[in-house]
Amino acid sequence: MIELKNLTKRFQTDKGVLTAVDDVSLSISKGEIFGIIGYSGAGKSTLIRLLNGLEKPTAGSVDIQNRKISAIRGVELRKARQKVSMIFQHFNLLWSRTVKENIEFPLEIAGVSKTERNARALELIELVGLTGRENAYPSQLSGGQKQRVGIARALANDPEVLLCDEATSALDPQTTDSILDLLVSINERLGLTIVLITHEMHVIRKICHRVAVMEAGKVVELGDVLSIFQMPREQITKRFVAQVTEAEDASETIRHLREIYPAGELVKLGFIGDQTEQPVLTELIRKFPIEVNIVQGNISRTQRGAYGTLMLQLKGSEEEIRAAIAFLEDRNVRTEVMTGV
Ligand SMILES: Nc1ncnc2c1ncn2[C@@H]1O[C@H](COP(=O)(O)OP(=O)(O)OP(=O)(O)O)[C@@H](O)[C@H]1O
Repeated sequence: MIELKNLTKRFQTDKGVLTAVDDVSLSISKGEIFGIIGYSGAGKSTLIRLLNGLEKPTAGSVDIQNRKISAIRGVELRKARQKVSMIFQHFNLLWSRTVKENIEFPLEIAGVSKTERNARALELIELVGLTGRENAYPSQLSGGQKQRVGIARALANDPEVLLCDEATSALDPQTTDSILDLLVSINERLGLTIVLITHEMHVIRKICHRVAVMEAGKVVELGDVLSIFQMPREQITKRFVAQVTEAEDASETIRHLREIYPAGELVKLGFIGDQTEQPVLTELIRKFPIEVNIVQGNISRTQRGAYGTLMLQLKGSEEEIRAAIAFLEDRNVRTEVMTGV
């Protein structure tokens, strides 16, 4: 659906040539929620501007539904851009227009009749949960409500792709959650492809199917959200994952746990996807004459299933403990004996 090939964007600056996007190739499937994460300056905004044709690449190409966004201009580009809409961190609403008028605005530009505009706007207002607020002005709305208007406006022309530029960064955590839930429900109900850029890993964890990590203009890691969270490869990805993971692996924490649970072994189990629902622990306890204590654990949900860790204290003979660990590994549960050194 979206195909980026060797996409590169360079800017001429006072300090010389700056490569904001550096040879990025990736494809995004229809109906996917694809996240792009990176720190400030990584090139995310430039990439998203290349996606909607606001910037032309220095090299490489952007294809959306077989239309070469990177090559078309004028009327053709304007038409294509109606199918690629966007929501913004600061909402970009028209302050002198009501909720309904804001949502009608792109329809006006597209030359839709007044009766049709009215019907479409009311339908969208209901979809984003703003019924009753049709005639309010943006200044009378909360941040979350403003973003709902932004979403409704973005959906007005039935886009194929919704680009989200740090769409929840200005919102509190609870409002962020409700906006992300709305995006997931729109993705599921309308089959809309969503590409979002963010610097917050919890946004990726909550709604994305796949994620690309950007650093200095390059995509340095790309994968399914579950596997990226379970097994990040690159240092920068590990740092992002650590944003949303308890500091349970810190050697201090382990040493502290060792003091509380001095006997036997402390073993960390890593679960992923369906495994979180399997009765592995029941089997473990039934099969081996060892004592199993739950020390700590957490399970996180993603759009691709759950993942999590569980720290156990296993007490018994060395041999039985070793056999128990082998059994877990045999069931594809990742295990790690925590030594804390
Ligand atoms: N029009 C431009 N002219 C010159 N340099 C630019 C231009 N646009 C972006 N840059 C530079 O390109 C690099 C990438 O910027 P970009 O805004 O894409 O990063 P980002 O990951 O979106 O960061 P942020 O979240 O801070 O916007 C930065 O070094 C930025 O200064």
